[in-house]
Amino acid sequence: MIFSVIGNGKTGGVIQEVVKKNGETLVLPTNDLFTEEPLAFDEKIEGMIDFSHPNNISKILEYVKKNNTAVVIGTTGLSDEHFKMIEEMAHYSPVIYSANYSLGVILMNKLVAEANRVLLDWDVEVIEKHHNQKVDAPSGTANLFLNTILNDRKAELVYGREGSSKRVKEEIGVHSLRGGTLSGEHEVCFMGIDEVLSVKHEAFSNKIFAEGAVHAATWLVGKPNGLYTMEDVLFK
Ligand SMILES: NC(=O)C1=CN([C@@H]2O[C@H](COP(=O)(O)OP(=O)(O)OC[C@H]3O[C@@H](n4cnc5c(N)ncnc54)[C@H](OP(=O)(O)O)[C@@H]3O)[C@@H](O)[C@H]2O)C=CC1
Ligand SMILES: O=C(O)C1=N[C@H](C(=O)O)C[C@H](O)C1
Repeated sequence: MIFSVIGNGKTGGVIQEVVKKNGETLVLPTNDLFTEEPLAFDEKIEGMIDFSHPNNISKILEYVKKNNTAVVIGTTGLSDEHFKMIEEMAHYSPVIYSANYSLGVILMNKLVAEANRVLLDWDVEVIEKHHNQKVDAPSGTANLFLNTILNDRKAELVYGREGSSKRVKEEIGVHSLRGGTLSGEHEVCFMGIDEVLSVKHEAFSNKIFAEGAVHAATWLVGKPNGLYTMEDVLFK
């Protein structure tokens, strides 16, 4: 298969290595991603994998409209407008968006959904920790867990906490720590009377995201147009 990776950073670089290691062809964009120029490739791309910056989503949409390329997107920090663009992309090609491509996190999301349904009376808070180069907070994965929790309970999100008032029942605290080279840690704490249930995932390198994304791209090429999830890739 012929893949292109958008993003040459910490994760994009590892994805490029995994594509090559798997014996697939890797083609990179010929233009500078920072320019307003549309994406350009010398060969027909079958799968595009994006781990870069939200600014590139509109360029990927324009490319997909013309070329119907399968797209795997891992970039986080996206706005509602970006998510609308991703939905539009799915009219032209098969698309996967996931804030996290590790098996452990996708399974954790199912465990969080189940714990939340059973423990609706308990307080819940989310803690995420990442390296000091990360630009978006809270992480995309924290937002994934929050959306899962908010599917079954009504709550206000409180980002960090300070001041002199008690926690109210209908709130979820969200806490983002940044430092060092941490690849990513997520913990969802359900706190009841005299007991706590914590569901936690720790990533020790970016390889897990890279391998998950390349696996997703290989799965996606040839699928009918539409928006897919990592749950579709791993569990269906
Ligand atoms: N879904 C998942 O499983 C995962 C998602 N991510 C997400 O992937 C993204 C990239 O992460 P990571 O590799 O750690 O980040 P890096 O900072 O290492 O790399 C970012 C890449 O995006 C490019 N870039 C930066 N700013 C812009 C801009 N304004 N316009 C266009 N391109 C830009 C950089 O170009 P240059 O090299 O020239 O600076 C670089 O290629 C983040 O959103 C991160 O949260 C990360 C890991 C896992
Ligand atoms: O920027 C990162 O590094 C990561 N970003 C993703 C997120 O925002 O959830 C996934 C992973 O935690 C690493």
